[in-house]
Amino acid sequence: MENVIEVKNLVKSFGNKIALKDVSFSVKKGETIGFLGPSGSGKTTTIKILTAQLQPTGGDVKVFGTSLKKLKDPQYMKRIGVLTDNSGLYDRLTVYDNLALYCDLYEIDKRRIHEVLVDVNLVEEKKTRIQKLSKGMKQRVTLARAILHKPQLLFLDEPTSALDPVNTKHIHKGLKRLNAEGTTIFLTTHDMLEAEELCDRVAFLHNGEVRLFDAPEKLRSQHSDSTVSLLLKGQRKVVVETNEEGAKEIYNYMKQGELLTIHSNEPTLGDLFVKLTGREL
Ligand SMILES: Nc1ncnc2c1ncn2[C@@H]1O[C@H](COP(=O)(O)OP(=O)(O)OP(=O)(O)O)[C@@H](O)[C@H]1O
Repeated sequence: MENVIEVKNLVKSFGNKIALKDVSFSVKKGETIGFLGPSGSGKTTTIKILTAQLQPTGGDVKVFGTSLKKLKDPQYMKRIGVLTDNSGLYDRLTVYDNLALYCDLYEIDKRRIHEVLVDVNLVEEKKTRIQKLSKGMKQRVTLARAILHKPQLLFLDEPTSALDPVNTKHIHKGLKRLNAEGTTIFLTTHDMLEAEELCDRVAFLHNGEVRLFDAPEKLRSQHSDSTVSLLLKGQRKVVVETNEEGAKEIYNYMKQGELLTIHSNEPTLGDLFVKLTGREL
């Protein structure tokens, strides 16, 4: 499958500060990739480099098979959507007028505005000025703008950080639909559940390097310990090994009618991150 993003030995320093030490990874067309890491680990810096807003200090970066210099060309930029926290919305204009400006810029039919407002759950705020919106609503307008031109590649820097659970769910649904229609998505998040829900593969960023990069379920099963937890009658909890002895134990509980549930002891992505780095996300 074609690689949409290829990063080899990427380095980025700001003066003496090394933000990215040695980052290598690739993203295939149609994937949703999650970049996970604690505050200051270099997630935003990576997105800014991949969208040609920042120059790398070293390494080789290709997006759509082209170098970052050429990526600034409008023919490539039109294929990319970006959501970062610097929203760049016009405060005094309405939601609709902000999006209409983008339609003019990208030569998009204005009927598309209604579609994206449905996607981000903001149809009723269409005529409201940006300055009157909450932080979460502004974040949703910025997202609407990022997907207005149906980009082939979408970068999202913490897309749901200001949203309540209902809107988060709504946005997740919209992103899944966009991905099913062919958009490759690269997102950063602190939210492990979001990563599990949306991402085909996740990368853990730690000390300026990518430490693990794989499907969430694969990472969890690779790092699970060899035990399962049993819930027995009377709410008794027992942990048994997944070996012959454990199997006998489980069999006995079943025979005696004691066993209520069995759960595998796979770690969550958050547990894995702590195990790997000694740091909470
Ligand atoms: N323009 C800049 N000048 C100097 N240092 C910077 C600059 N931008 C980022 N950094 C530093 O680079 C490191 C990585 O920052 P970055 O914003 O990429 O982290 P992040 O993982 O996105 O964090 P957060 O989750 O808080 O958004 C941090 O130590 C930050 O202080």
